[in-house]
Amino acid sequence: MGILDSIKQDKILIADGAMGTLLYSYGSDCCFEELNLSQPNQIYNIHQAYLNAGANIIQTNTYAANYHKLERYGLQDQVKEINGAAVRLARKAVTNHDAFVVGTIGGIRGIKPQATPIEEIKRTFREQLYCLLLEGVDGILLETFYDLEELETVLSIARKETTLPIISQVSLQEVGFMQNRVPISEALSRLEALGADIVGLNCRLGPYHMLSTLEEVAIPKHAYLSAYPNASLPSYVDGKLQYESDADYFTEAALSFRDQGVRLLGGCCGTTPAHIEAFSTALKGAAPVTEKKVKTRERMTVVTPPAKKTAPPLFEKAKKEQSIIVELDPPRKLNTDRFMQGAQALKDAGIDAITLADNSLASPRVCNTALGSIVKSEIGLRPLIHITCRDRNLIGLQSHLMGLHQLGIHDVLAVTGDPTKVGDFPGASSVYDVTSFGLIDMIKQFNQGISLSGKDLGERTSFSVGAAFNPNVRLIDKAVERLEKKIESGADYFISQPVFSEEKLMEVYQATRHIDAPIYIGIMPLTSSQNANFLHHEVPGIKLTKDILEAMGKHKDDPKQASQEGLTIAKGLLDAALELFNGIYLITPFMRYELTVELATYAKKYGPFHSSRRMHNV
Ligand SMILES: Cc1cc2nc3c(=O)[nH]c(=O)nc-3n(C[C@H](O)[C@H](O)[C@H](O)COP(=O)(O)OP(=O)(O)OC[C@H]3O[C@@H](n4cnc5c(N)ncnc54)[C@H](O)[C@@H]3O)c2cc1C
Ligand code: MET
Ligand SMILES: [Zn+2]
Repeated sequence: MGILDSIKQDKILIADGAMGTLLYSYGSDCCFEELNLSQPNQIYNIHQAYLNAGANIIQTNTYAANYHKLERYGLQDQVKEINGAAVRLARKAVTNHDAFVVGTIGGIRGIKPQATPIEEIKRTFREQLYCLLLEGVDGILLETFYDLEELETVLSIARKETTLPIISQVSLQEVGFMQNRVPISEALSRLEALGADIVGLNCRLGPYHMLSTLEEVAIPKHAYLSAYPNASLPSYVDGKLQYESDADYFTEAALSFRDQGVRLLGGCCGTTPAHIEAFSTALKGAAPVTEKKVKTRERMTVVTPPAKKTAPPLFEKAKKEQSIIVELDPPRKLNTDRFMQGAQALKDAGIDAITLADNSLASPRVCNTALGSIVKSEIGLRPLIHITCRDRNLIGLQSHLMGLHQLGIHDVLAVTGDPTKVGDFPGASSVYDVTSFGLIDMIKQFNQGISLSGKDLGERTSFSVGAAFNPNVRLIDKAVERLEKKIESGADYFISQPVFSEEKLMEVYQATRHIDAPIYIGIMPLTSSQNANFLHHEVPGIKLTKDILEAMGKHKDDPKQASQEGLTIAKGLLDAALELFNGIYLITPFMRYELTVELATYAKKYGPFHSSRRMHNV
């Protein structure tokens, strides 16, 4: 008799509980699947404990035994050995029990689905599936899938390869929904339609959230329902994840799962043989439910109000006429007097916005959003806030965007950010949950009133999103390709690294003239001969002309003259830039805002829309 025959006899089957968290709680902190080879007795004993607790179905210790996940431990070439040993251990364990063995395959994709291409998933899945099937299992358990596309793909493969029962389980994002707002009832129906024999939920949340979700799920016509809840929400104690161990709670939960039509009930993270015993005891002789009332979720058609009216975005101005923005970075020290004086002077010079870097060069500075907000309210100057993906994870980035919205700051520059290696804390972690592309996507989704996980934000944000453009590369076409990809992600305009030659300005102009999104072209005054040499020799991609290097070199020992020379050179570049670009991005070196104030004043006076410009050219 197989699993399905057994379930058909009006039975609720009991599955086993956690393997991974149990091993972890015993102190194992390694590749759990490798223990099939090195510690077979430990795995065998866990199987035995679950069987003795009343499990009718146990799963092989193969959750992450695929090429992709074993690679982290250098074990990618042992997929066959590890899966083979796992099946043999589970088989040996059920010898004297009336129980089945299912071969477990866990989902790979997490919060960043695009991080693992579907082709790689197919390859790695097939390999593990064949190993399990060849060794001889009674069914396949596909579990902990956050991404429905991934599960549908692997389920379709498995369905073609075997007639054995397939259990397909997704993980909840929140009550009723998977990641990306896919309703659970829809996900399970789709899995049923693809031929899964048992469909259900496992991991991430405990009985409470799973039961609330199952209230919205009808009993499938051609499949059975399963649930493998976690023991509880986890907590982090003394550097370890811990779960509540109240197995009595599972006794009550068992009957509620039965009432929701569940026919296969097991446990996931944090559960132990005690939890499974609670399930098994509570459901001894219990008849399954075949009909139930399904709660329909009130279909809230979310009508997100249109975004509140804000000042027209900067890039609209740069499309039509000259627009000058100036970078003035937050200080590394707590005193902000000079920064505020600079911001005031730049406002007086008539610039359109001040841009504030986000811990540039990966070193801590006063928070750019705090300073940007002060500049906005106290000086009345528009702040443009850089956001990197280095210092905040997906939670932090979203909370940051919501905060900017509250502050009425709508101009942002989305960059990946310099890695921590380059800064004052090379050992600090660089988060990079997303790169600039993902961040741009996320911000644009916020503008639709939807969070990254697809939740309704109740309001739309009004961000206009700038992106970085680095023209200081050998092949400008490659940089332009990247720029075009950022437009596809939703970038509204670009801000470039500084350019130091008229030839480069012309090259950028020619290579980007087909692009509608405005470019704010970077101009930075040189401050000394050393500064010029550093940029030329040490900053990747930046090359100064021989003339510029010589001109700066002449004033090696006279800082004042060198600074004047730097200004003259910047004005020459500005002349060329103003002929070609509406957007001008002036970069203030070393908080010397007098330099960018002078350049901004110059650009406004002699810009192409000023009548005196022609005279200046003469
Ligand atoms: C206007 C501007 C403002 C900036 N502000 C900040 C700031 O506030 N804080 C900060 O820490 N850094 C800042 N930077 C630095 C910036 O984050 C890095 O220089 C980054 O590598 C380039 O921009 P990005 O972050 O958008 O990278 P992306 O274009 O997102 O590139 C991400 C990754 O791809 C690589 N890459 C970049 N170009 C290419 C290419 N042509 N081909 C192949 N791979 C490529 C990069 O090395 C990087 O690993 C700024 C840069 C600019 C131009
Ligand atoms: N069933 C597997 C285990 O218990 C995977 C749980 S979900 C991460 O180890
Ligand atoms: Zn789990």
